[in-house]
This record gives sequence, C-alpha cells and structure tokens, in this order.
Amino acid sequence: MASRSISRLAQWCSRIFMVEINQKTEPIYFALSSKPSALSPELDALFGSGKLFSVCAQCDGRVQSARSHAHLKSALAEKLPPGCDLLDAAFFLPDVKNSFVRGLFLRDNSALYSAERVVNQLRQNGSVASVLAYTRGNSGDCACSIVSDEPAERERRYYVTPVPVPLRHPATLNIINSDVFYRLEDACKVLQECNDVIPESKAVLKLVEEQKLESVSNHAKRFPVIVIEGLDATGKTTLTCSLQKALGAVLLKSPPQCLGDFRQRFDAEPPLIRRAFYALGNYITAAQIARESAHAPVITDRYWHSTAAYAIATAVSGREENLPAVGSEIYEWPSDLLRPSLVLLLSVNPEERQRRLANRGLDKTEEESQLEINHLFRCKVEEAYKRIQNPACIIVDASPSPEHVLQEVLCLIRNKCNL
Ligand SMILES: Nc1ncnc2c1ncn2[C@@H]1O[C@H](COP(=O)(O)OP(=O)(O)OP(=O)(O)O)[C@@H](O)[C@H]1O
Ligand SMILES: Nc1ccn([C@@H]2O[C@H](COP(=O)(O)O)[C@@H](O)[C@H]2O)c(=O)n1
Repeated sequence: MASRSISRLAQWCSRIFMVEINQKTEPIYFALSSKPSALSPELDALFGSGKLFSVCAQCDGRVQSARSHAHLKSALAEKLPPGCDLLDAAFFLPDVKNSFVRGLFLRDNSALYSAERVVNQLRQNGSVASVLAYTRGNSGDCACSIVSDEPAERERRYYVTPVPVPLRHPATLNIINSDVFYRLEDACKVLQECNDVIPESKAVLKLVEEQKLESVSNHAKRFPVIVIEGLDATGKTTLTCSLQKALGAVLLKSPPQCLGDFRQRFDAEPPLIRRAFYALGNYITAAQIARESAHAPVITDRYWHSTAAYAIATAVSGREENLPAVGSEIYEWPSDLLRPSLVLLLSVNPEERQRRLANRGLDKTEEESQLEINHLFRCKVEEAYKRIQNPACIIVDASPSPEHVLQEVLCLIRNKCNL
C-alpha cells in the first residue's frame, strides 16, 4: 500500500500543476521538487494563509474519470464549510498529448479548519483518489506531502517550485477526442462507454445507426447547403426562418429534433460526454442534409462550427490568446462529415450584443461578473469559429435590421452558390 502511494506521489511530482483562481485571470503554474524554493509573488498569494490541499478523483477509464471529477466538485461545493475556496486545477506533462488531468485546489480558511475532515470522508468513500496537503515553511517555502494512512508515506516531503508559463495552454493537449471529435466512430465510442451509466446513450446510438451514415460524406449534393452560425442571440433563428421562406429551402438544425428529448440529460454530463453527444447530432443532421439537398436548398441552424468552437473555448480557460494557434489541426473539419456549400457566421457589434443580452434579463447581482466572464468566453468562441478551416466561415455583420441582414445574406448566397 505504502509503495503504491509513493509511486503515486512520484507521478504527481513529475507533473506541472495549474491552478485557476477564476476564469478572468491567468492560471498559476508550479511544480513539485525535492528541494525547498522561494515562492514567486503569485504562488505566495495562492498559498498565503490557511490550509491548502490539491485533490484528484481520477479513476480508471475516461468516462468514469470525467464523471468522478464532476461528482467530486459538486460534493465538495456542497459539504465544505464557509471560508473555503474551491479552485479548478489540473496536472499535466508539458507537450505530452492526453496528459492533462483535471483536479481541484482547496483553500481552507474556515473557523475550525474542517475542510480536511470533509476531504478525508470523501477519501474514505472512494470519491477522492489522491490528496496532497501543503504547509508553509518559516523561510517562505511551501512543503507538500501526500495524505495517506501510511505514516512512512506522510513523512515524504516535496516543495512547491515556480515554473515558467507553458507556451501552449495545457488543455489543448487533450482537446482531440476529449472535447472535439473528428470521426463518427470516435464520438460513438464515448457513448458506447457510457452505456452502463447513462442508459439514454443506447437510444442515441440507435438513432445514429438508423441514419445509414456511411455514404453521407461522399453524397453528391444537388442543391446548396447553407449553414448559419453565431453566438446566442445573434439572430440565427430569425434569419434561418426568413431564408427558408425566401429560398423555398428545407430548414434543419443541429442538434436535430430527434435528439431534443436527450439534450438536457447530456448537457448535465462532463465535457467528454456532452461534446460526443453534440458531435453525433451533427452526423444525424448530415444524413438529413444528404437526403433533403437532393430536392431543395438546405438551410442549417448551427452545425460543426458550433460544436467545435464552443468545445474549444470552454476547454481553454482564460484569454483568447490561449486558444490553439491559427492553422492547428484542432480547427480541421472532420474528414467523414458532410461539408456544407457555405457557412455564414453572424456577428453582432458589442453595443447591440449588450442590448440583446440586457433584453434577456440577467439576474442583477450576478450581472457584472457574468457579463465579464461571458465577454471573455464569447470572444473565444467567436475567434475559434473564425479559425475553423475547410470550410471556413464568412462573417456577416448581423447588427442591422433583420430585413437588411436577410438581403445581405441572400446576396452572398446568390454570389457564392449560384442560387
Ligand atoms: N437583425 C436583428 N436586429 C434586431 N433584433 C434582432 C435581429 N435579429 C434577431 N433579433 C432579435 O434578437 C433576439 C435573438 O434572436 P434569435 O432568437 O433569432 O437569435 P438566435 O441566434 O437564434 O439565438 P439563440 O442561439 O440563443 O437561440 C430575438 O429577440 C430577435 O427578435
Ligand atoms: N451543433 C451544435 C449546436 C449546439 N451546441 C451546443 O449547444 C449550445 C448552444 O445551443 P443553443 O440551442 O443555445 O443555441 C452551445 O453551448 C454548444 O455547446 C453544439 O455543441 N453543437
């Protein structure tokens, strides 16, 4: 048992730690080493006062790990006393693909320092796989040890050491096949792995199966297929309905209507499962596009650009600069997914965006911070949309009146699709 813990600690020590205070500031990075180090000002502030722990729920299997992490986060949020901060954390090996593991940091400034009791309960019932505890030294350093039932194990010490900010955001190491899927079979595999824990997965896979998807990527489209993309409230619904009438087109959506009953269920799941669900939605919509475009032009409200852009922007925390660079393989269109003739991205200027959001009536107390966090997130989604290739999207200013936007889009469609 002790040797297993020691090897687990050694594994932790080979990794870089990333802690996020909130989504507005940049993450803080550090490593563990066998020699004491002076802390940087950021680390000094992070480890400032109180007791600090890092916890990880990782189990075997990606579906189980993703769900255990989400379960641990909500269990801690529910059980921790006032005075505790729960921060997102992750551990990774620089430049090693799929090495990014999610965890949590816990700062305990509660009256009775009772977070440790809560963590130990979760450790005993198996919700926490690994816990590290940190202690400030008198000379400004910070020591770290594994929380273990083995006395020998508890005595081993490592020290928090500053490291440079990595060149690439570490979440980008895991995006392929965890957040964005590039083949039908990869997205199907995730839902197959969920069969035992999410019974609805079988029904979704059955719907995918029924669409006879094999021939879709090679389908010869007879009429143009036009995708309308954009952030929430940019006017997609308004425009797609008008286009349907103006062009005598068939209007489709991704996710398709047949997945409507399952959407809430999968939205509650961690990104791995939620994103695989939306990826499969695109393949079902692709089959519908292939059928319908034989008879009429097709307008699609959201498609793969939405699935990929939201997934990438959610996975990569912080600022737009943290997104994978332009030209990255992450922005490539899946080779087996039907490509549309034209993708238009509706973009709204910031003033109009504020007006439309204000009309939606956000909760007043939350408003300021949500708008700021949303602003960062929206910038990242929009930038990710623009970086997707083959096909890339054409940006349409959707701030003018609905009629003006419709006329501009009809003009673009006539020019690009000979309609
Ligand atoms: N060009 C426009 N000018 C002003 N208001 C608009 C325009 N287009 C749509 N709206 C209004 O903005 C709101 C959002 O529009 P709509 O529902 O079409 O957006 P959406 O992109 O489909 O949103 P979501 O993705 O959140 O469903 C609606 O109240 C709609 O009437
Ligand atoms: N093709 C799609 C469509 C949607 N999503 C996800 O759904 C959210 C937006 O949907 P709305 O119905 O609110 O417009 C967004 O968070 C996307 O994550 C998707 O992934 N793929």
